[in-house]
Amino acid sequence: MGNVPAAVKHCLSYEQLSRDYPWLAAWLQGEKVSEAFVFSTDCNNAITDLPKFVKIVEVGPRDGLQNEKEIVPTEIKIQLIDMLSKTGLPVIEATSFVSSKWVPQMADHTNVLQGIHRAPQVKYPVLTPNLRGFQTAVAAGATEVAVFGSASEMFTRANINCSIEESMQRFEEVVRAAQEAQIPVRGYVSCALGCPYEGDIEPSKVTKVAKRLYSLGCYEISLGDTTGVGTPGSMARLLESVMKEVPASALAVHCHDTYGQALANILIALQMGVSVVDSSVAGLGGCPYAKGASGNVSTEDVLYMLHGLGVETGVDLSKVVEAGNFICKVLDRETNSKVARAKCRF
Ligand SMILES: CC(C)(COP(=O)([O-])OP(=O)([O-])OC[C@H]1O[C@@H](n2cnc3c(N)ncnc32)[C@H](O)[C@@H]1OP(=O)([O-])[O-])[C@@H](O)C(=O)NCCC(=O)NCCSC(=O)C[C@@](C)(O)CC(=O)[O-]
Repeated sequence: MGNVPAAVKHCLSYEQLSRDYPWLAAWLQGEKVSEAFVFSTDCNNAITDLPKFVKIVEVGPRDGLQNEKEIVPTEIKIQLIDMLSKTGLPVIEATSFVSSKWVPQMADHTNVLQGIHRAPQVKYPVLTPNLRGFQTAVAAGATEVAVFGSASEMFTRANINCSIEESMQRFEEVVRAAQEAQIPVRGYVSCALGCPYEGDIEPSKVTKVAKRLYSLGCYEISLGDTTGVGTPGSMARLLESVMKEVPASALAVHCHDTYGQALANILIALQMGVSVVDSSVAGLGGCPYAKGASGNVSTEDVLYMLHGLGVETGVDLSKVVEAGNFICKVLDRETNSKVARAKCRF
């Protein structure tokens, strides 16, 4: 990085850069930079301030497939999860116990959960929007569940047919029942960086919902950029706000890649102390109640970036590429993962 200042000054107005990026100005002048936005280097020119290990939560079999118009056969879903179970992934979100009238693709939840070969080191959470979903999930053998709220009133109505307040009452029932059964509950906050109905969402609204879910007893709060509109700037502002109420160690980021910002958003989140990342094999996905939203960031691309940064995940990238190739072949489509595409060519 030694010759960067000269190159930077040569290419762009130094004054402009200093205005836009105060941390860069401070760094160029050798000052101590605010910890939240440090872009520091070690002697190998590697980016530091990153977690040593990142837990990847694979959401492809649920978030990835839920939006597919053609029903994917149950045995294909099972085969996909079984392939993913052999990659080293620690968490695979398997299905959701929602109304089959609302999301027909997930109607086979019980058969999927009972058909997979569970690897002992892998967790298989499922979505449960209410007590009924929770009870059916437990009867089907679920050992971890997730409730999914949103920071947007309109999205909550469109997605789970109730207000934010009503959703919290439902989640409270789920968490209470889960605690009695010693089942861990994860919490999602959708529309954390924007809503398809309400547009921009204030970080304070997201913080309020995240705090509520955390106080209810959710062990981890996943902040969902449902429509993929976020940028590293809005992600940093969001995390700065949420981290005042929920510790970084209990946060995850769940980025859709609609605007191609997902990896950049993840990187800034990692630099701010987040060490759990949701992603979807082959970049499958989209939410049925967020029109235009593209798939999640692909697991392959996240792994490639993390491993390139020297961050451990315990996941075998080539095996995830294989699983992605398998499901893309079944769906008769090209992968959304740039890394998987590159591997095909070279
Ligand atoms: C939440 C409900 C169930 C409320 O649905 P509702 O219609 O408001 O509920 P209801 O209590 O009035 O019940 C209506 C019918 O659903 C049944 N029902 C009631 N509960 C259940 C259940 N658990 N499982 C199965 N059936 C259920 C209930 O028995 C009844 O059946 P009917 O009498 O009409 O035959 C509904 O709105 C629903 O299923 N919504 C689907 C939401 C969904 O799956 N969205 C996609 C996932 S969220 C997401 O993708 C975002 C995320 C997490 O990925 C993060 C991100 O990307 O940002």
